Amino acid sequence: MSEFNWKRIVIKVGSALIAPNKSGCSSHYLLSIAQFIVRCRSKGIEVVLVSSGSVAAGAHLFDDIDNVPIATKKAMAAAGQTEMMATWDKLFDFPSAQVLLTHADLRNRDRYVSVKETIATLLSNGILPIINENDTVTTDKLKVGDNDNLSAMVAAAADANALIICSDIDGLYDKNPHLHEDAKLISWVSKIDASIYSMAGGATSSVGTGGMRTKIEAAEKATSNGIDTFIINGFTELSFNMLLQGKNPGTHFQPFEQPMQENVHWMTHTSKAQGELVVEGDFNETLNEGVEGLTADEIVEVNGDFAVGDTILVRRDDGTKLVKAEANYSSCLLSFLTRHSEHSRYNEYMQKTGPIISEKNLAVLEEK
Ligand SMILES: Nc1ncnc2c1ncn2[C@@H]1O[C@H](COP(=O)(O)OP(=O)(O)O)[C@@H](O)[C@H]1O
Ligand SMILES: N[C@@H](CCC(=O)OP(=O)(O)O)C(=O)O
Repeated sequence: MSEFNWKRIVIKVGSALIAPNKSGCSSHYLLSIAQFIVRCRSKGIEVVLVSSGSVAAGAHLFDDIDNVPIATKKAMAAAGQTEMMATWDKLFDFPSAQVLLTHADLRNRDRYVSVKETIATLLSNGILPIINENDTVTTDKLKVGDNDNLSAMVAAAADANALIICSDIDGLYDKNPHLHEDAKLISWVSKIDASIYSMAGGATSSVGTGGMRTKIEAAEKATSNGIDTFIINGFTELSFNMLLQGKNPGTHFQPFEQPMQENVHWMTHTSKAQGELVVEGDFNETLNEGVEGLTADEIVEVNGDFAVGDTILVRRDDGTKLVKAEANYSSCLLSFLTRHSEHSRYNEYMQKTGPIISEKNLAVLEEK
């Protein structure tokens, strides 16, 4: 088999590889990952690293380790992040850069483009970006929540050809092998559907977040962007040697032959809806006229608290998701206008101000 023809890859490393047993960082498993990164770079493949492990690395500095409140986890992340970066840095003789992100940095288009540019600039200067979620400042509303999904968003932002998720297990099995002795490894996934999701269970180690489900979500995001995705066992050097020979050491998810357009992919998989409009009528016909077709009298509900420029979901009242788009009106103003849609002066106002949703990064979901 010939080598993979990659120009740029993202490698995601789980907590168990960095800080096994929550007793501080260890370079034991990182050596072969670092060697792989060095060999990729020497072949001209640019590498972005998404590294978990700040919470697990910082835990040993605290009195209580298990079942701690969120504030303590955030403090662990702050303390562990420096130790984690220092551990990686020792393994490379080229510079690395810390990039800490929250979902708020990715779901806003301008901030997302800024992150894209920073990653591209680091890479063109030979610097290894090491990315993690900024756990210390996140809240439920602001976070991605797991580094599997974060790594897929980063792979899209970095225009990567491949996403390699290094875990504590050989890949995706048809059921959790820690719980079922007869579980079988799935080496090739051509399409991610409900049957693939049904195989995934949660994390069973004390340091992992999300288990297999978030890895499949990440694979779905990445493959729809045309990115080759692998889940591999990061504990063993063999995985990396196989990848360098163009062989699959774990589970390989087939990328879409026709990836989504970049901004539509961002809207579908990275941006998160801050609110929603419930509409009635034939939305298919409505959109035939373009976004101008959506008028206030078709909106039966405005849900959530969103501002101009936030992403919103347009759906039917039976739950069918129609489109994700940028709101051109705040939820507050839109609620008022839809309640008064029979008044011609408000309709005139809306005609002057422009369509309810923007067509800039619009993503059509299940059906129009
Ligand atoms: N179908 C499955 N195949 C493989 N692992 C599974 C499956 N379902 C659940 N798991 C669990 O997911 C774990 C890997 O996820 P996680 O602990 O979050 O690791 P990481 O820290 O690498 O992200 C495995 O060790 C296993 O316990
Ligand atoms: N951002 C967190 C990692 C969250 C996470 O997804 O962990 P993992 O499942 O081990 O990849 C940290 O650095 O501890």
